[in-house]
Amino acid sequence: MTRVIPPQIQMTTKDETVSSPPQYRAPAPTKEPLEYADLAIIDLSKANTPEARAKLATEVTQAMKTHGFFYVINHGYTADQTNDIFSIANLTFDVVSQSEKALYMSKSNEIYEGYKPRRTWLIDGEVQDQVEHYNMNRHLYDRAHPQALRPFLPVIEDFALHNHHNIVHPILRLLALGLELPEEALVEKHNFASQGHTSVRFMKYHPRSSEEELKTRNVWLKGHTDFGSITILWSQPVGGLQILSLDGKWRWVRHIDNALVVNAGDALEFLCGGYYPSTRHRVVQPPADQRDIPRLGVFYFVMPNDDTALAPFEESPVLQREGIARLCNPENAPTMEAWRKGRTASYGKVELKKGAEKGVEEEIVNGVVVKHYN
Ligand SMILES: O=C(O)CCC(=O)C(=O)O
Ligand SMILES: [Fe+2]
Repeated sequence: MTRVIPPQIQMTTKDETVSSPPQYRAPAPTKEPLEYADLAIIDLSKANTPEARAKLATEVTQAMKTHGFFYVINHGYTADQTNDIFSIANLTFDVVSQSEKALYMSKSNEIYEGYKPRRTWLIDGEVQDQVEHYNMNRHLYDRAHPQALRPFLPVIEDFALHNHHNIVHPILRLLALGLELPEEALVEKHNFASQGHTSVRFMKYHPRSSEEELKTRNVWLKGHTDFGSITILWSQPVGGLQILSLDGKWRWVRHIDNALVVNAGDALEFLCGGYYPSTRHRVVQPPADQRDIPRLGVFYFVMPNDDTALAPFEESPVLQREGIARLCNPENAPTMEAWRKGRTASYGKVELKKGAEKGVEEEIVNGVVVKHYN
């Protein structure tokens, strides 16, 4: 990988070109027999004619209504490009010193920006998380980044643009078709250039002590829904992600090389009147043969433009036929900005109340009940 450094980051290095990041070697997939969710695989390379998109839209709608999760393959990034991104993600945690990390931590509890150190979320009782993350708004150059990352900002920017235009927009078109809306109905609410917090996030889960495992019953990240519209999870081999199926059982998500795992979040549920429910998932301790390995994740968390009112598309013929599940009165619909700030500020920080359903805890954000699943 040899890239010319654009002018805005030349002050960070004297070199004219950058070399590859230290290569991250992905661990071997688990061999443990696990109960996996049977998720549809959507071939995005087929989405180039109206007929093919209509067919894919049916597949995506079906997947969203059954599991709320699906895989995407042929998304346009080669295995080498994907590995470069994981390599950059890894150096974000392993090469940057603790003191430099402290300089790039979020200054506000309403926003994920920069580093989130370990032990900031309550998992169960007094046990806190062992997850580090580094969140980057897609407008990468609006903020400063640690020295070790700077040579690779052009690669990360290409990654954000690729996710946005070549993966997220095509998926949003299929979701709009599923509601019999104009193809651009959701795309228009997800501009790359607009104000908003669609972000690239790197995450590293560190193995925990047996005492922490015992106290949390192996839960690393409590059952939750994501608060944006969709999440693009770049599949990686260390198991742990589980989804709550319609029959009430948690099932594992299998790794597929260079595939994406896509799920719906709250904002999509709001906009689509419950037709695509935001999906419940969690992270648990990896299977026995992967227990000592840190778990590295790469994500593109997608949210509508900040000024979008999270109210349903009343004009959708599908919603008119099937009915709209409202999370709040249309006149009280939160904007995306209010929703993401409210959810971020309370996540892992407020005391949850016991909910009506078994194993469910609740909190209220912007007048709407948010559920957490154990
Ligand atoms: O690490 C994973 O596989 C999922 C993480 C997740 O659900 C989240 O960060 O919202
Ligand atoms: Fe999530």
